[in-house]
Amino acid sequence: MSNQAYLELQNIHQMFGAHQALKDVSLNIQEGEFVCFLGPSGCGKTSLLRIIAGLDMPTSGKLFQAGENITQTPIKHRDFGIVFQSYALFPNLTVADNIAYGLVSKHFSQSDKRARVSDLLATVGLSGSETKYPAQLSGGQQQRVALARALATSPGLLLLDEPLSALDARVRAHLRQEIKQLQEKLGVTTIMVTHDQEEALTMADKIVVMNQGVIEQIGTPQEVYAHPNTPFVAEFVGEMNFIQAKNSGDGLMQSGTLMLQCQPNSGTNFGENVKLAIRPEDIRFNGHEDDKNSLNAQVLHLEFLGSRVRSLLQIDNHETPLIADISMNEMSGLNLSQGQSVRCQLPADRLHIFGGQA
Ligand SMILES: Nc1ncnc2c1ncn2[C@@H]1O[C@H](COP(=O)(O)OP(=O)(O)OP(=O)(O)O)[C@@H](O)[C@H]1O
Repeated sequence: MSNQAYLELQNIHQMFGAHQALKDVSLNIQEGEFVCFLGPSGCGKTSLLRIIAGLDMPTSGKLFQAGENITQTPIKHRDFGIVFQSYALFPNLTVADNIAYGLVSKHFSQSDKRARVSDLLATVGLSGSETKYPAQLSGGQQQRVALARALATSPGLLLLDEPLSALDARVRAHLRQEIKQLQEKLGVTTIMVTHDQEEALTMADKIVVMNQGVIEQIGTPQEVYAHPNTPFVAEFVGEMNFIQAKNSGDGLMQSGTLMLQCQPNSGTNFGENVKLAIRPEDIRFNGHEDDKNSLNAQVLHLEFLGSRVRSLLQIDNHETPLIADISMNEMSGLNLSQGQSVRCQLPADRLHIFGGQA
């Protein structure tokens, strides 16, 4: 199995003095995949990317690229292109010279170089910008040049270190889509570091969720969102309500005066104390009293969010209110208002269970 992976990380540890930034990280990345390292600040994602690039050596562990052990390979002999958060272009060089910078050592003739630069500029949608200087370009355009430069030598691996973080929201959303399309077209194996879950969900084939130096979950965006393995993943990717409960067996969970039915047998391996979780969009309204998991709630607050309304629901004497999102379409039939009592439902198949909670 491991010989199929384009990039293979085996038991990577990284120590900075006494601080362990990466703990036994193992990961396989297939050729052509777009993988996002996602996690909060300090979780170790940049440290891992730097090891893959050869900018840092791991304290221990091995790294293979295209079947070759590259753990000790110096940067200049590695096959990758990289884009950083800050554009990192040379301000005194033209766009063409910035892009051609990586081609110098590759023995390209002047005319080959010009043709390659012009191809790359067309690829990133900046044809005709050869003679401009970085300062004459917008942030988004500078990041496109940085991308063209990273791709100049047709590397086997493209590394993107928070490439969109410095851009404003509209440019970011646009460039997100463009990078994704370009990556699909070129088929280049790509790793992007981001702390932005929306970015990871929209761009990645596979998300690697990291927390405190370890991988919490690896999966497609759909898997990670719909089936989070841990409360951390559940909360970090998307939004989640949590409810402390006692496991009464047969999928029945008790929380205060509430008795919630989860999917049959789903609580078997979780022990007595559990954490239940439900996404705001999975809470239903207009239920009937005899529906399973149907309950009364008081609407504490309503917030208009464009295509949906976010409501804050107080359930009995539960400490934390639940957040429920209602589409505008559904809202028009509901006539909800602040302070009102409402019947809602926590569908059994939408309740996640996490075990071992104190
Ligand atoms: N060169 C270094 N020397 C000492 N500690 C470091 C070094 N580089 C990283 N660390 C520490 O290792 C941990 C992981 O850092 P890393 O930069 O990989 O996190 P990150 O997830 O990329 O966070 P951010 O998004 O803030 O960059 C942090 O606690 C950081 O302070």
